[in-house]
Parts: sequence; C-alpha cells; structure tokens
Amino acid sequence: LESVGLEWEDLSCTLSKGGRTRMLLDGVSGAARQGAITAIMGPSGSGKTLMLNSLCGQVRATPGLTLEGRLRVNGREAKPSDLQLAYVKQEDSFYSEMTVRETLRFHAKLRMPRNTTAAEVEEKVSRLLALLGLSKSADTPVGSVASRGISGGERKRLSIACELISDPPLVFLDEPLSGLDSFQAANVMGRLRALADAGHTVVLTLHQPSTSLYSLLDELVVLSEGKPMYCGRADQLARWAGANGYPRPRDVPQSEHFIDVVSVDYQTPERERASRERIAAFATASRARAAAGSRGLPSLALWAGAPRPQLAAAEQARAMARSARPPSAPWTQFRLLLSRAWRQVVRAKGVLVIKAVQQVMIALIYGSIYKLDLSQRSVQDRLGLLSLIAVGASNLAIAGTIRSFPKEKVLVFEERAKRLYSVVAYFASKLIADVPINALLSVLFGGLVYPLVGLQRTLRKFGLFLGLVTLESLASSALGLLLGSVAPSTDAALAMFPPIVVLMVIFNGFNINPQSVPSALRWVPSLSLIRWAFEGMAVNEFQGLRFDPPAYKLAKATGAFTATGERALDNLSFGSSSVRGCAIAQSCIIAGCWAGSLRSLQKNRPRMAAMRAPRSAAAANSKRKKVSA
Ligand SMILES: Nc1ncnc2c1ncn2[C@@H]1O[C@H](COP(=O)(O)OP(=O)(O)OP(=O)(O)O)[C@@H](O)[C@H]1O
Repeated sequence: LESVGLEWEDLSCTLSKGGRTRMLLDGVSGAARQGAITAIMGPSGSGKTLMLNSLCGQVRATPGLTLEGRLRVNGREAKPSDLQLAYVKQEDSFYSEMTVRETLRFHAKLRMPRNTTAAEVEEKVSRLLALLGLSKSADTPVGSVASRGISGGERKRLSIACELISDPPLVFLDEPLSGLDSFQAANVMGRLRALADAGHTVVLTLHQPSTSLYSLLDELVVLSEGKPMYCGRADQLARWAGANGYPRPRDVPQSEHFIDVVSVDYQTPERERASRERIAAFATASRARAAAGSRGLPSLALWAGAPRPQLAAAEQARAMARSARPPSAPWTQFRLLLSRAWRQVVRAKGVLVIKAVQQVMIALIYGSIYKLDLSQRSVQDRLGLLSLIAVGASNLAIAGTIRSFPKEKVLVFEERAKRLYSVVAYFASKLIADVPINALLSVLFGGLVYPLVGLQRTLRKFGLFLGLVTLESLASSALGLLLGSVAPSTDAALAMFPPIVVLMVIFNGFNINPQSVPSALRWVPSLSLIRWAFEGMAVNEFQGLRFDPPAYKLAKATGAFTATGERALDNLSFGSSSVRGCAIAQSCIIAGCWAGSLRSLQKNRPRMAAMRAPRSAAAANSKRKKVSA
C-alpha cells in the first residue's frame, strides 16, 4: 500500500446569501498520517462533514459558497481530485435483492483494471469479505426497509468493503457509527483500526464515541462553529483543555468534557456570550499552535519521512486520464448492470406478485361490470370502458415508476460520481430489464379483460389490443422515468404527476372535441399518451361493428342512431385515424421520454465546489472580523 500522509492548511468555507456571509469553516489546519485514525469531532452543526468533504473534494457547489485551503500529500501540494481515496458516506444505498457477495463482486468487476481475471476478482472479494468480517453473511441479500436483510453494522462494513476494492491508501468516512448499537459500532471501529494498522490513512467524522471506541483513535480535530478547537493526539485532549483553563473533572470522558466546553450555550444571553468568547479563545490558541509550524504538530512529523515518489509529468497526465473514465469496458458495464437490474426485478417476488394481482383484480372488476353486446347502449359502454382502461393503465405505470426511480437515481448518481459506469450503459440495462416485466403485466391484464367484457372476437383485433395496452404501459413508464429524472425528489415527481395526468385525460379525444380545444393548446393532445391509447383502442374496436337499431320507432325511422362503428368513430373525430398511426405516435412519445430521461441523467450530476488557494493571513483576519461584526 502506498504510504500517504495528508496535510491541510487554512481550510475555510464561506457562504454568502442575501448580503450576509457565514463562515462555515474558519482557518482549520491539521494533518492525517498513514497508519492512523484521525477523527473530526465537534458539536452538531460545527462543520465536521463539511470539513471531511472539503478534504476529499465532495462539497456540493452551492451559490455563494467559496472553499479555500491548501492540501499537501506527503509534503507535495495536491488537489482533492488528485487523491486516490475511498469515501464512505453516512447514508448507504444498495440494490436490496443482491447478496453481499454479489454486491461486492459487482463493484470489483467495475473497479478493477480491465485485464483482471475472474479468479483475481473472486480472490479480492473473499479477501475483503474476510477483512470486513462479512464472510458469514456473504450470501444474504442486502435488504431494505421493506425487506429484511443484513444488519446496520454489516451494511456499513459492506459500504467500506466496496470502497476498498481499488486499495486506496486514504479512507474517508462520514459518521460511520451513526445509527449503530454499541456492539455493531465496536465491530465497525475494530475493522477501521485493522485498516489503519494495515497502512491505510483513515479520516472520519464522529459524534460522541464511548471511552472504549475513543481509545482506538490516534489523532483528533475538534471543531466548533467551523473554528478549530484542537488538533493533535486524541489522548492529549484533556491536557489541552486543562492547559487552556478547563481541566477535566474526574470520571468525565475527555471528549465529552471538551465538547461541552466548546459548545455554544444558548440558555441565557450571558452564557451564550461567554461560550462564544471561550470558543474564540480556543480558536486563537489552536491556530497559534498550528502556525508554530508543522514540527509543532505531532502528526506531521510522523509521515514526513515517507515522501511520495515523484511521478513524471506524462505519467501523471496518463494517471489523471485513467481516473476520469470508468476502468471497465462499456460492454462489461452494460452486462453487469443488466444482470444487477434483472436480478432486482425478478427477485423482488413480493413486488411482482402484488403487481400481477393488481392487474388481475382490475381486469376482473371490468369483467364483472361490462358485458358488451351490439345494442345502442353498448356504444357508450365501449367508449367508457376503453377510456377507463387507457387512464387506469397509464396511472398505474407512471405512479409505479415515479415511486421507485428517484431512489434508484440517488444510487446511480453516487456510483457515477465514482465513475463506475456510463449513463448510457446504465440506461440501456434499465430499459432492457424493465420492459419485459411491464409487457408481461400488460398482456396479463389485456388477455383477461378482453374476453371478459366481450370486445370484438377476432384474433387480429385481440393481438392489436394487447399491443396497444403494452405500448401505453411502456409510454407511461417512460414518462414516469422522465419525471423521476428531472424532479429533484420523489415528492417533487409525485407533485408533478396529477396535473400532467389531468391534462392527458382532458385531451384524450373523448372528454373534449378536438375542435373545442383552445388554439394555444392544440399541441397538447398529440403529447397525450392516454389519447393515443384510447384512440387506437377505439379504432381497433369500433371498425367493422354493426349496431342493432334502437327499439323505439321514431329513432329508427329518422336514422338518428349509431348504426356502425365507423359512425361512432366519426362522432369522436377519429374517422380518419388508424391503429398504426396511434402506435407510431405512442412509440415517438416513448422515444422522446427515454431520450429526455437519458439527457437529464447525463446533465444532472451533482457539481462539487473547487478549492481555491487560501488568502493571506492578514486578508483572512480582516474577513473574519468583518463576518463576526
Ligand atoms: N454545500 C453546502 N452549502 C451550503 N451550506 C452548507 C454546505 N455544506 C454544509 N453547509 C452548512 O455548514 C454547516 C455545517 O454542516 P455540517 O453538516 O458539516 O455539520 P456537522 O458538524 O457535520 O453536523 P452534524 O453533527 O449535525 O451532522 C451547516 O450549517 C450546513 O448547513
């Protein structure tokens, strides 16, 4: 493992909004050495995660946010994007139906160099399973909130294992113990200790660790209000507090005591002022200690003896280019993604059964209510039934996709940020895995409802009906995918869903005559997938039908009744429509939604803030004064 020591200097982050500037991080300096666990601690909201993210280039670019600082790797200036690191986020997301081993194998195949053999992949997977204590649960599905799987601690260890595939020397973890009970927390921390002992440089954020977990830490950075309160050896924290006038009472763990000392006390205005003064004093003392020079910081001296070999410029450029694209071939990415997506679809048997039961129930409801004959009444019944089928099928498919896709999108963004695969490979695999199931469910519904209600009994018309229902379901899923891709969250996507469906229902060709559509909205019906489904099904059903004349004589004599299916279609302005035309229009909507979703996934990647060189000490001080004023 490459020996890596990381040093940061004058790390600052400001956020300017509405004429006000907040210092989120304020002149923090420190170091993390190889073979050590460095923890970033502090009260809630003190900037722990922000600092960790700053070091590894993961701060989201927000309007008004500026990030400054200097990073050095083994004494040489570096940018966060140059670091070969593992970053384990607080929230993990996995495909719930994949087992632990399959998840790890998936990552290994995507992350390991292209010429890695299958045996090498398996060897790596087994080694990581053993290293993170996951061998026993290797063949258990990861699970989710809805389906039980591995424990919280095992999920965290799996996240760490996935990040360790490419043997990064630096390992960053945001709150790795959050949500874990003391047993699981000790297990995770024990594995991190083993990683550090194996030569990794481990940096993590922590809330309040127990005394036994604290004893596993080597170095500590304590923040309050974004300011540095302490940077040095974890076991020297109490000495630092004492030396600055706040000796630790007996029996109070040193981290608990110090974090209390440097927390803002909001109980009364006086106490708040006093606590802020205390924080300012600790910040000054801590910065003075850092400014005393790198030799003053124990951590810096420890890695200084292991300089990183200088890479030649050409080799450096090649390494950068390599890291900018996924290591695996596009075909491999597609194959692996398809196999993962397919497993997720077919193994989620509960979801599949629910969807199938839903389709059967709806078909049975229609079948028990509608009995179509050739009476005059049946004209209205047919139109009503076909319009309900068109609306119902689209609602089910759009809502289903909207609910599931935004969650998947988060995982895809994360995996894309790690450059595991291209969006095209992901998108193609998703469509291929989803389409057969959607088609199968549509055929199940259509195949049941068609004979039950008594639609025209010819094999050709039956086949066309199934095709139209399937196309509509695919178009609806594609629209759901588009909404899920452009919307920032599931809630936002669900909020967009009703108005869009209402518009599509209004303009379905049955509820408003095309001549009555306001001229500014004439284009809307051509985008309504419900309209194309309804129109296609109506043309398919009504063409060739001869209706019985009504029983009352006057209507019979004047011919004021619907004698043929063609007449019914004329009344709806569908006289010149064809099933083929509707199917082509529906296919164009599918293609448009897929293209839009792909584009949105490609464009909507989170942007990270770049780190600028810090301003001079004098400029930083004057800014500090301005902000606090
Ligand atoms: N990208 C960003 N844009 C704007 N503000 C941000 C950004 N990242 C963090 N902040 C702000 O910085 C402050 C510190 O947040 P951070 O999440 O680092 O705190 P923390 O110490 O990790 O808190 P906790 O212990 O509660 O998780 C918060 O006020 C947060 O809103």
